[in-house]
Amino acid sequence: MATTEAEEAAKRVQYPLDSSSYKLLNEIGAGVSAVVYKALCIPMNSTAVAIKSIDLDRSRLDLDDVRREAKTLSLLSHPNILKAHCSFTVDRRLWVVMPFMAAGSLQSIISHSFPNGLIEPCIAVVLKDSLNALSYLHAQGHLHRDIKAGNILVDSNGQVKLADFGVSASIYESTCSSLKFTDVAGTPYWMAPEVIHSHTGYSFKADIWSFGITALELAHGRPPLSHLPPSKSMMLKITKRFRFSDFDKYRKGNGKKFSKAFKDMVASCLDQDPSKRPTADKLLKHPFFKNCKGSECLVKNVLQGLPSVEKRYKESKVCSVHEDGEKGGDNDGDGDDDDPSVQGKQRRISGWNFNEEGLELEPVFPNDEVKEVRFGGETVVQQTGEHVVNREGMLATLNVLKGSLEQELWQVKFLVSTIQGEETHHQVQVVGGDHSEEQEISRLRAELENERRKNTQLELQLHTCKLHLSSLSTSK
Ligand SMILES: Nc1ncnc2c1ncn2[C@@H]1O[C@H](COP(=O)(O)OP(=O)(O)OP(=O)(O)O)[C@@H](O)[C@H]1O
Repeated sequence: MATTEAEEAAKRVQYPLDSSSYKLLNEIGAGVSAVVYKALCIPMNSTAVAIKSIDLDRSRLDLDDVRREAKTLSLLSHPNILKAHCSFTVDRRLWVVMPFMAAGSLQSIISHSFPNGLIEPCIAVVLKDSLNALSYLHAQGHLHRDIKAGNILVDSNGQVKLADFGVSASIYESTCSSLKFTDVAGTPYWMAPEVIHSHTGYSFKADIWSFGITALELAHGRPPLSHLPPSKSMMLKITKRFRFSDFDKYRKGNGKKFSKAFKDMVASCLDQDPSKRPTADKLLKHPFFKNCKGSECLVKNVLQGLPSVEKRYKESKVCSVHEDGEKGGDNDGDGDDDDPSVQGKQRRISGWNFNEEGLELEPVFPNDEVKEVRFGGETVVQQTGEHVVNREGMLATLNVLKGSLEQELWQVKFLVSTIQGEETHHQVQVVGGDHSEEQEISRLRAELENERRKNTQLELQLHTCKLHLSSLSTSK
């Protein structure tokens, strides 16, 4: 029987809202702008809790949004949704106090003990529980917007809960019309195409795409393209400059076999067209979830013998320190940006197709011809078809270049006229005849000649630049 809001509130125990009531034990995880601790709540019989401490200066979260979201989420209640006990600020940090989920996130489990992914029956348990949470969330008008294994937590008894509503949003509070969002939220590898190209707007189906990517993550041990850095530059790479060599690295896979039902279920989530992706409710009825086992499957095959979340986190930190030491100073993580041997392999990608056979995403390359143009010392990818790559960006760069060339031209002209003026002045003086002055005059003449040559070159460059601009504007 469903409990009423009042009954729920009465059952809820109020956790203390001051940091001194909590004893921090160990770090158990860290995200982009947060650290997660295992802690004890002293006034509550030292109950174990997890505290996510978010650095508000580094986070994209706005405190008012967090408060509003926390209020809305406090009204949600579902066995597969992890609800925070409370949250409060400590200096410039937001502390979110949550139930401690002893096995940590699926991401921390697979990265430590299942680098090639989980077995299919366990994937089904995790996905079905997460889908139950998602279906409830969507029915309440909420988008999660950050579905991934790192946000699916497991308790010691195999209970699965969807967590981290940091970027979640209520469709009813959206200021956008037609129940669509346009802000880019979430984590790049899991983001739906319509979220990346956010001008088209996105809605519930963006969560379904991320759910499909999470299924691949649980199956392969990592999401597609995770060998690329998760930054904006990665977004550029996957949409415009993804390399064949990188794709080949990813294609190798791990030789695991998956059922037809699983591949079909994932394929339906990863349809390029959001309207063709199933709703969470419909997905729950997919044959893949028909004979799904219970949490005991996770206890037996995943949790048994698994080191504690704090131990796993400690080990992962040691490993990453070693790896960083070995890698050296590579800025974006892929290490070969400046390698001329790979520059020729760059090609733009217009979308992604799910390859059911290989259980992976495959890039879709546009048919039209792509040519590389060298301009201002940079290689610009130019396309002859209808989707010209980042035309606005290129026009902006050319305009800046044109501006700076005009300025330089003006400076050279000024210099030339100044020197010409000095030359006349010197000619007047030379009447008296002085050897050192003659030398000075020929030096100035040489300088003047030099500046004239430069001037001609700049005028030529400016002319080329103008031609480029007008050809781009007319083709637009
Ligand atoms: N309530 C919890 N109980 C137990 N472990 C937790 C809990 N919350 C988080 N963790 C652990 O801390 C790790 C980091 O959590 P966090 O939510 O900061 O990471 P993330 O979701 O991977 O990163 P981000 O949200 O910044 O993208 C998780 O992977 C998980 O192992």
